[in-house]
Amino acid sequence: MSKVVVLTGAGGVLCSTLAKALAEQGHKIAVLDLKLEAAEQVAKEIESAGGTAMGVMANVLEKASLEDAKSKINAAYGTVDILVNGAGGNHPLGTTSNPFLEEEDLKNTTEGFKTFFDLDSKGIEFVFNLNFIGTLLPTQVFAKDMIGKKGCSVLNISSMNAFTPLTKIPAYSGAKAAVSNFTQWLSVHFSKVGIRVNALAPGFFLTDQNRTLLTNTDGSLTQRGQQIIDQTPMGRYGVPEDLISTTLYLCDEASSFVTGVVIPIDGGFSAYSGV
Ligand SMILES: NC(=O)c1ccc[n+]([C@@H]2O[C@H](COP(=O)([O-])OP(=O)(O)OC[C@H]3O[C@@H](n4cnc5c(N)ncnc54)[C@H](O)[C@@H]3O)[C@@H](O)[C@H]2O)c1
Ligand SMILES: O=C(O)[C@@H](O)[C@@H](O)[C@H](O)[C@H](O)CO
Repeated sequence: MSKVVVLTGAGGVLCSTLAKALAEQGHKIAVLDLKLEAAEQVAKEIESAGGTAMGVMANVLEKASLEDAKSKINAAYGTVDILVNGAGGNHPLGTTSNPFLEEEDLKNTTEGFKTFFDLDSKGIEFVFNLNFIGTLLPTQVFAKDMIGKKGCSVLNISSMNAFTPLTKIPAYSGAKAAVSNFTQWLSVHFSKVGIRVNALAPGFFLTDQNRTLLTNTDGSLTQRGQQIIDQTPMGRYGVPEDLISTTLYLCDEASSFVTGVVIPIDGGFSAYSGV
């Protein structure tokens, strides 16, 4: 059955792939992004492939902007059935320079060098808000449409760092832990109104939000990038297509008794102790 699917951050690498895969199922797709041009481009590609899609500008941190997007979607396609909360990511402002604090770090005067003590609360706030509030607000706006309908669900995007924090990125780790926790909380809260709530926990996929952590300017892997490959039993980064089948499953009636789960898609990263 054709559904109305809203994906936030769908101008980006991972969720544009998910938007296209959901379009291939015959669903009507609302491609939301802060960058209108990116959203419109993805919608155009879906339409050229024979699907139905509209690109809409929406800031996941502003309720008014989301309400405005919702009016456009409702007018074009009717009420929403599925929400994929894809907008999110890390930011250098919530990142320490080194994985471990050493005493001499406190004397390091190199421009831009940041220890835990230098982290700016504004940077931490930005990352927390983008990932957590940016999941909560769109759910408040779009899940209202789902009440009283059958086959509706919300899919959040968590991360590896929600299970065990990754070095250097306390804000992003904490924010994604909050997303996983919220997924469980909301699945219980919505259980009586028939809205399922689940999450993907992707492993490591090379995209814009982590490019500077994983690759040097010449495209070679950073030490951290190599360490990730070494800690991934399957020995590679994920490609966006790795996320498709789990997304289709969680957004489909095939998973009608599945709610509150966070599924790792990580080549074994979260199962591996490194020994
Ligand atoms: N790439 C990975 O390895 C990885 C791993 C685990 C989880 N994730 C998560 O997957 C999701 C998709 O990220 P991606 O890797 O495709 O990154 P991406 O940077 O390619 O895409 C993110 C998109 O979100 C949009 N966006 C940013 N702020 C926004 C806002 N305020 N309102 C609306 N849209 C906004 C950006 O414009 C961008 O198009 C994110 O939640 C990210 O945290 C990524
Ligand atoms: O090295 C890192 O911290 C990054 O690559 C992460 O942002 C990563 O992409 C994921 O979020 C982990 O699941």
